[in-house]
Amino acid sequence: MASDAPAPEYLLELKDVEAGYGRAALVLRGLTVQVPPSSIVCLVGPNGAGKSTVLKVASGMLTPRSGSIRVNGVDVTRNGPQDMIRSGLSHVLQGHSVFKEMTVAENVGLGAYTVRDKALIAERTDFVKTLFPVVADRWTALAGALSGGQQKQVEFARSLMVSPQVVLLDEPSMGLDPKTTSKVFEQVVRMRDAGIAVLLVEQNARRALETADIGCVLDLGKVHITGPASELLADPQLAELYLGGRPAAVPTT
Ligand SMILES: Nc1ncnc2c1ncn2[C@@H]1O[C@H](COP(=O)(O)OP(=O)(O)OP(=O)(O)O)[C@@H](O)[C@H]1O
Repeated sequence: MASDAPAPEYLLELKDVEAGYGRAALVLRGLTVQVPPSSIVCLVGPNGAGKSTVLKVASGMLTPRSGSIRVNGVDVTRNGPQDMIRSGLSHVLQGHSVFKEMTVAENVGLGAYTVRDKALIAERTDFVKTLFPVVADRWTALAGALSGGQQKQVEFARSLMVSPQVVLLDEPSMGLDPKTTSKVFEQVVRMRDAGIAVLLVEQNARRALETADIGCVLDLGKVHITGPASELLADPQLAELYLGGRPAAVPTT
């Protein structure tokens, strides 16, 4: 489609979204989150604020009761999970989801089960092997033989096989030690630098904001504050309320 229209400002935009589970009270109460191209946007906030629910709505697992979802300017509000993938979204769920009895290659290949074009699958395979060297190095190994951080990279690689524009990452540091968490966040930055926007949910708010470009503080199903992640990190009141204390002094050397 040839068009002179300017590219949309946001790759993913959830606007005034209300959503909840069954007949229970609303979890998201008029939430707006915007993900610009080539950015990492991080959602932080207390337990139960609705962070994972935002990702479920964005990936089509939960249909919003009102509000809209746009991907690259196209309204996809009522899309189910398969159509959301076709729209350009990929979701890496919370916890560990590799199949341990299968090889790394088989796990990554599963991400392409909706892709019919063999040349495209080969191209994507090369892409993820370059982006995540551990995936290339351990290609024929059983996924269960990899460390937790390496398995997370296999999950990232699998999510990129559908050529998403935006990846939704739910708590990628869960269960990982601080050193491994740093390595996983390095991979998130690599995804961003490869042109894939990231919407990240994290309990480890400070660490996530150190990685992200934009932070959104969620509470009671609404975004209360949004802005450059570095500014949120430097805000003493925010640090006290949501980041477990005042910012640590930054070493001068
Ligand atoms: N499948 C579900 N069915 C019913 N209620 C749910 C379901 N999943 C989540 N909830 C409820 O929705 C609210 C928000 O949950 P959500 O997991 O989105 O919060 P969160 O901010 O990601 O929390 P956490 O940081 O603890 O993971 C909670 O009250 C939770 O109990």
